[in-house]
Amino acid sequence: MTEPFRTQRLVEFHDTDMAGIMHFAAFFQYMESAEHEFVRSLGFSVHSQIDGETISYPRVAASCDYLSPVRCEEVLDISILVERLGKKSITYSFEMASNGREIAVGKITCVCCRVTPGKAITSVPLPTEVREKLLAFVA
Ligand SMILES: CC(C)(COP(=O)(O)OP(=O)(O)OC[C@H]1O[C@@H](n2cnc3c(N)ncnc32)[C@H](O)[C@@H]1OP(=O)(O)O)[C@@H](O)C(=O)NCCC(=O)NCCSC(=O)c1cc(O)c2ccccc2c1O
Repeated sequence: MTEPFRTQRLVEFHDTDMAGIMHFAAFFQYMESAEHEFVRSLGFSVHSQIDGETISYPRVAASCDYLSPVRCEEVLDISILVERLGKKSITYSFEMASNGREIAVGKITCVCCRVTPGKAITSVPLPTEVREKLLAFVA
């Protein structure tokens, strides 16, 4: 079984709603920040220069299912796997838990793109070095 990348986030007060539970939209920011941390842990960045080109990873799809509420100052354990490693896209899956309780599951798909000032962003194949590092995390 593939071992996921694991990290944690403290649920911040400003991410909770009047019911005292984490707001649904905040989950997307926690997933995004955890994904960026994951990518940094592999030695690359979601926005980098490769062979003289600026390579970035805009998102084309994002979803989250909410299974149990989580409250301010609880610790969220976040596990990330690569659900699909395509030619140009990466679909990450996220499992979020707190004290062993399942909180939410999410998915984000991003596409490898060349960003050139003044031009439309263009999808390009994932760089080989990025693909090779992500292979170890394919579910
Ligand atoms: C991104 C696009 C330019 C891609 O358009 P294109 O026509 O080239 O795409 P294709 O149809 O050829 O597909 C390429 C590739 O993507 C897969 N795919 C496309 N759509 C989906 C989908 N809805 N769900 C799943 N997968 C999809 C498709 O299967 C192909 O995969 P392969 O692996 O098989 O090759 C164009 O779509 C575009 O411009 N979209 C708008 C992007 C956008 O504005 N997104 C919202 C904001 S982005 C954002 O918030 C953001 C967050 C971050 O954390 C970032 C971090 C770092 C850098 C940037 C970030 C960022 O922008």
